[in-house]
Amino acid sequence: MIADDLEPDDALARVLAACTPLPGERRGLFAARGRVLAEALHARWSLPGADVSTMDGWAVRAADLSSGTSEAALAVAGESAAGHPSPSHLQPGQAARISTGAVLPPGADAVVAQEDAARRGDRLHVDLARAGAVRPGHFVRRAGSDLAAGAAILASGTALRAGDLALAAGAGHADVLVHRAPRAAVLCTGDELVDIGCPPGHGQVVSSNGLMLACQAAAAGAEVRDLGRVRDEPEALRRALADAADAADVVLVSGGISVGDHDLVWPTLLALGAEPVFRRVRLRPGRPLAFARLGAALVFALPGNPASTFVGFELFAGPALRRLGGHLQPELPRRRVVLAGPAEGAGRRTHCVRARLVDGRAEPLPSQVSGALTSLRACDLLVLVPPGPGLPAGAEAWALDLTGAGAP
Ligand SMILES: Nc1nc2c(c(=O)[nH]1)N[C@H]1C(S)=C(S)[C@@H](COP(=O)(O)OP(=O)(O)OC[C@H]3O[C@@H](n4cnc5c(N)ncnc54)[C@H](O)[C@@H]3O)O[C@H]1N2
Ligand code: MOO
Repeated sequence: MIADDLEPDDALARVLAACTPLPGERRGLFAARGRVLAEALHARWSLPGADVSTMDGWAVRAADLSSGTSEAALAVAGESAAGHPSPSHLQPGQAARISTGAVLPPGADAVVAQEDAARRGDRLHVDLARAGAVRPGHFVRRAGSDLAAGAAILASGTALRAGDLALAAGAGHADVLVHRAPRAAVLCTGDELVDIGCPPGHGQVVSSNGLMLACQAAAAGAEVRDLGRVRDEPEALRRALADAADAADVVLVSGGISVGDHDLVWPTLLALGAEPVFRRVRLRPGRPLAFARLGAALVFALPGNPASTFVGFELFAGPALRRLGGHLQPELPRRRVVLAGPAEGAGRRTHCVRARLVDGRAEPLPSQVSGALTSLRACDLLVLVPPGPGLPAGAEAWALDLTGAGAP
């Protein structure tokens, strides 16, 4: 028997149980950003590769500057510039010009900053009072101090960000094995819908859900195909759903999932041979939210009210897309919040109250009507108000945080 009227956590568990991370593919580093590593990476060489200077100044032998006097004079001998290491051995009593990042010449073991020395002809006068104690390693970044060759740098399952990719590049990788991005197809149903940019006639509405879902799915790491809208007509819907399921890993359908005479999505999915997983969730907004497998695709039938579509995506479809993309923690982060205003309850359902984050507190948006687009304006948090009468201002609650990587 198909599950019905599930608690949101139970529904999410069933969604995630249906998702297996997609296979790996090799991508160049820029193309791998946002993707999840499907292999562990190790450093191909040590970083830095040699002892290098951290300052523009003079490579020296520390032993030459340990006399206890206030000034020392050294003979200027050669230069080591970044990309042009000096081949000659630094002899006792000598100093070589060196730039930041350049390799210390053989024989040198410390660097005196330019500000702490003055060159006069071929002599370098080091102001030891200013430079302080110059010991071996002074202003030197040792070979391998950042990373030893062979060291683990990034674990499998890492969602790759700019710094991670820079590390991979610096440590010798030009491409990496990452999980394939899930393909998401977005389909809006409803005879009342008109395309974006078209003024709606009497009884019509602009199909804003398709755009919203496409943005949300892209933010969850999907490659998105917006299939536009389809009329509440059985054959058209049957073809559109079958084509969407052939072309995508995840099909996001908006509207037509309630129980009205023109709500055809569920019977059409069943007629197509979809395997139902659940039909409804104890959630407001978003109760008539259904989940099924159709062929190799996972289908989320989201209720058409804009807030219901939005919330249904964030609670269930977003985590599914992230799990398919290989994320180890696909759920939105949860945080404990203090309410800046009262939050209404939704009877036996969890009320997903849309809220803004203001001075660290959750301020419920003025409208919580599921058909109101304004209930989504500047939404930072989905506050999970437990079944019951609601919560007063000042109460604590759990909230799903939309401000991070998962934010649309
Ligand atoms: N007898 C019952 N009626 C309803 C129930 C119920 O339990 N028993 N549940 C209600 C709840 S809760 C919701 S939510 C809605 C869901 O209905 P549908 O998924 O069938 O959505 P539609 O009827 O197609 O549309 C609802 C609403 O949303 C607007 N919409 C639809 N698609 C879009 C779009 N692409 N862009 C923007 N807006 C869209 C549509 O015009 C309607 O106003 O069912 C209740 N009814
Ligand atoms: O549960 Mo419906 O999604 O409130 O409007």
